[in-house]
Amino acid sequence: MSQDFSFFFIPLTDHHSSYILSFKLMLCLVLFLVVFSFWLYPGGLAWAIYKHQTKPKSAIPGPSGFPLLGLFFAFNGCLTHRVLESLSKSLKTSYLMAFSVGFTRFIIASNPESAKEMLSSSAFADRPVKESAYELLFHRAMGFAPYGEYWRSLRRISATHLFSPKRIACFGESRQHIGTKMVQEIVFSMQKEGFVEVKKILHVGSLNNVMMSVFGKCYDFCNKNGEYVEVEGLVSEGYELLGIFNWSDHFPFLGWLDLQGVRKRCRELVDKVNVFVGKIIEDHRLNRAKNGVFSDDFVDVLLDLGKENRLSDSDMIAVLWEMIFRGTDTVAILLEWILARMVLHPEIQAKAQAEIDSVTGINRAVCDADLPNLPYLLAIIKETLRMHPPGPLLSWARLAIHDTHVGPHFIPAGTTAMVNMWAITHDDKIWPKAEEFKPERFMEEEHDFSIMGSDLRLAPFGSGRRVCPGKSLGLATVHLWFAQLLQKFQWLPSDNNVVDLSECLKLSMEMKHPLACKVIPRGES
Ligand code: HEM
Repeated sequence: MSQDFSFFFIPLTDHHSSYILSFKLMLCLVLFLVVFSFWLYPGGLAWAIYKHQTKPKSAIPGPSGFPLLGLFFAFNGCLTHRVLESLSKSLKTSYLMAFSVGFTRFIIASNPESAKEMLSSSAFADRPVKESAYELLFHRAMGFAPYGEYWRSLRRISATHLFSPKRIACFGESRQHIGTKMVQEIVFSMQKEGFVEVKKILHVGSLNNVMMSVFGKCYDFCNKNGEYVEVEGLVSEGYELLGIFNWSDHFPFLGWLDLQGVRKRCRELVDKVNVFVGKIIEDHRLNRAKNGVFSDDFVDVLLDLGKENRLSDSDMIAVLWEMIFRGTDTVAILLEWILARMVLHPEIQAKAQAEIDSVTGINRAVCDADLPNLPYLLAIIKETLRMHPPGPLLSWARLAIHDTHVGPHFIPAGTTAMVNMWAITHDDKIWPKAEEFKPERFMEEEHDFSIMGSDLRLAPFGSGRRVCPGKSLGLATVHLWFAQLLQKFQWLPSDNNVVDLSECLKLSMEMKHPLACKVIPRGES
């Protein structure tokens, strides 16, 4: 039996259809105005959503960026620090600038005062955990662990057993040995290629150095296969994954799609890291059970922890893995920048070599004990950290744990806070002739200050509660290897490659075009 539904349909007259059309137009206009007003709010969309908490009068100034995306594209390129610096300069917001990336609220300080206030405040002692960091289990390691008892105990343990002056001194000989191996590798490379690409050599040296103090392991420079290739592959993959700007960190509704395949790759990597590091822990256990022989690397330290601090195996893997990961690239990247500067500034190089010679004489190899007598070399390192900080945005951002203020500005809990250290160290008002490479400035009283985090004019290791715990170890390593490489060689441009100082910000700020140069053993020129 058929039913008659015709009474449901009202025939559309011309009058009705024009009514519907104007209704649709009105709806579009309202939607457009809502999006537009949100978008135009200082700092963009993510800040507009919170505008009920930030009275427009005290709203933090900042660019709107693209509708919905905000400053997404600034983070997709490799010069984010420069883009953010020129924005805050042009908007006169160096004290504090707000911006959005998707639904994430950001603030950035490009000024020592606001940077200090932010980094030293306990309100910013947490880190935003990116999906990749979480998937790689780094929330159980020091760098991303939430601010609290677990994080504090990891800092305590590593401060005592890995980063204390005594421990750093203890590994001095091994550092020197690795430096000598690097010298040999450079000679081989010159003989074979006629030039040297230092990046690879510095990377092997740096990885070996961390592997030695953390796992008690050292790999042969020449025999680059087997386990070394494996660990190198794991570190590189982790570096790439953490450096990727992941859409789903800022557009949570895209999370399940895993558009960039980050989650999948992280899970594959974690499986491999678990096997690799798990085996090293097991080998240590077996060795201790069999021989009762305890080496004094960091694995043994963690295995020896008392009941109250004992870590589960998976936490131990996360902690050990992070150390390898954090300690390798920063040191190698900084040294590559330093050597590039030496090639570009032969007069500075000669002055540094004269300083080394005056301390060691002609024949004695430079060692850890000489470092306090090499202040000009340290000044070169500081000037390189100023001009090419490995973490121009201090690597990993901070997160506001609760509502707080920076100066007069209200900052809601959950805001991601960054410091543009690169902008501060390139500010002519703070650093006269900031674009000039002038290590001498650090020999003058005005700039003779600690770079370990107390003075935000130059704080390449961060500052406050989450300041880099490896800063003294990193600096001692760079100082010694730099002295060894300068003592042995004169550094020159290679015939076919100019030194190109273009930057590329991944997880750290690397040379976009790796340094390829020539060396001549000193005394032979
Ligand atoms: C030239 C060498 C290095 C530089 C420039 C550097 C830079 C940094 C920076 C900027 C931070 C963030 C600090 C902050 O948020 O205030 C950091 C954190 C960290 N660094 Fe380094 N670092 C270096 C070497 C090392 C080494 C050798 C290790 C370990 C072997 C290490 C381990 C860590 C860890 C674990 C954190 C996280 C600390 C936390 O969140 O509590 N770093 N580093």
